Amino acid sequence: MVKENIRWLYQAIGLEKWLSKSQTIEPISGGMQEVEPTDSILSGPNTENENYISWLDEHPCALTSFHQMMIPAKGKQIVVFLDYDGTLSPIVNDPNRAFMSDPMRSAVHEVARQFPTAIISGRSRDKVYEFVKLDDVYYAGSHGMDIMGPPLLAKSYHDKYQINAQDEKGKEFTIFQPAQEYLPSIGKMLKELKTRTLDIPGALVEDNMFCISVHYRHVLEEDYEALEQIVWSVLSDYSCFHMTRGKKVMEIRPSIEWNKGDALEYLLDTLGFADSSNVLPFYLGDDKTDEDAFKVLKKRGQGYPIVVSSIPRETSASYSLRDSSEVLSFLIRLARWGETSA
Ligand SMILES: O=P(O)(O)OC[C@H]1O[C@H](O[C@H]2O[C@H](CO)[C@@H](O)[C@H](O)[C@H]2O)[C@H](O)[C@@H](O)[C@@H]1O
Repeated sequence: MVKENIRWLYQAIGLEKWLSKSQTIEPISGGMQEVEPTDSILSGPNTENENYISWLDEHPCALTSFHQMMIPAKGKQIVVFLDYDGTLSPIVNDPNRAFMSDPMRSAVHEVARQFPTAIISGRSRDKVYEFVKLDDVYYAGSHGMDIMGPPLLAKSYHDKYQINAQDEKGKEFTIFQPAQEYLPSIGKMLKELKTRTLDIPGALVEDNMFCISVHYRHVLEEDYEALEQIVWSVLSDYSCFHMTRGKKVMEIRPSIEWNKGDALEYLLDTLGFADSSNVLPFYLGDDKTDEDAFKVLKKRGQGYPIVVSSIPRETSASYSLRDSSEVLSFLIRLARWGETSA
């Protein structure tokens, strides 16, 4: 069955594409959007390719390096962490239509059959689940501030923010929400932002439960400043919040010391790998907020931080993949490795 699924996936993407340089899944809403770098761009337009190739020396392609990467994996417990937007789905015009392709869903499912797998996203946890629709992965929404993780044997981790729950099928899990007390303020900010941005054509305010995204992908350049002023003005009434930036988006977040890196640690701990030297975590992500998770892996001296980027950029990741199409190829390989090496 697994082999059949994997064969189907191979056919779906075409095995020969694995090593090709530029692969894209056509987004639902039209042509592939230009991906805005969230860190410094290291290249000028004429030297783009050359710079990308030399950047690859520092951040080798995880597909071409796959065999080498898997040598230390023998006998270790692999745990897979995945970002959603820009990683499992390509960046598209409309945030509500950032759908995951069926081959990607199957690949994530196959990976999750082999290894504990979690998706850590800036979206609300419910929204990510709506896109992914897989029950065998853990979900962390709101940049890690809303985690649905494994059931805990002992109530140990920040007790106050944690509850044990069951889904309709009786499956047990734990919900961890370290920013609970910020919810009333987030509700008010959301209303204010929605009302005050009504006059800015193209502005979109997205409710991500513990965070708010203010999108400007469709806002005229001449309105950028006005939109940003509104965000700063709303923020000025809420001292416990701050703004970070992503791809054509301003994100408002509670100022607590908790990010995607902490969510990764939380999930490793609750999966039973707190101090384990026997675990090999993979983290795949494309955005600035994923850097927090890359840094955690670097600090632990464990596993593989893999940045998804088609341009050279500053990153703490050790390996790279160009786009979500290469992510798909990588996940297929990883699942196959898990199946044959277990
Ligand atoms: O942590 P992630 O899963 O990567 O989520 C980060 C943000 O992703 C979404 O916005 C981005 O993707 C959209 C769809 O491709 C695109 O239209 C937008 O310009 C990007 O910024 C999501 O809508 C945000 O809420 C997430 O915080």
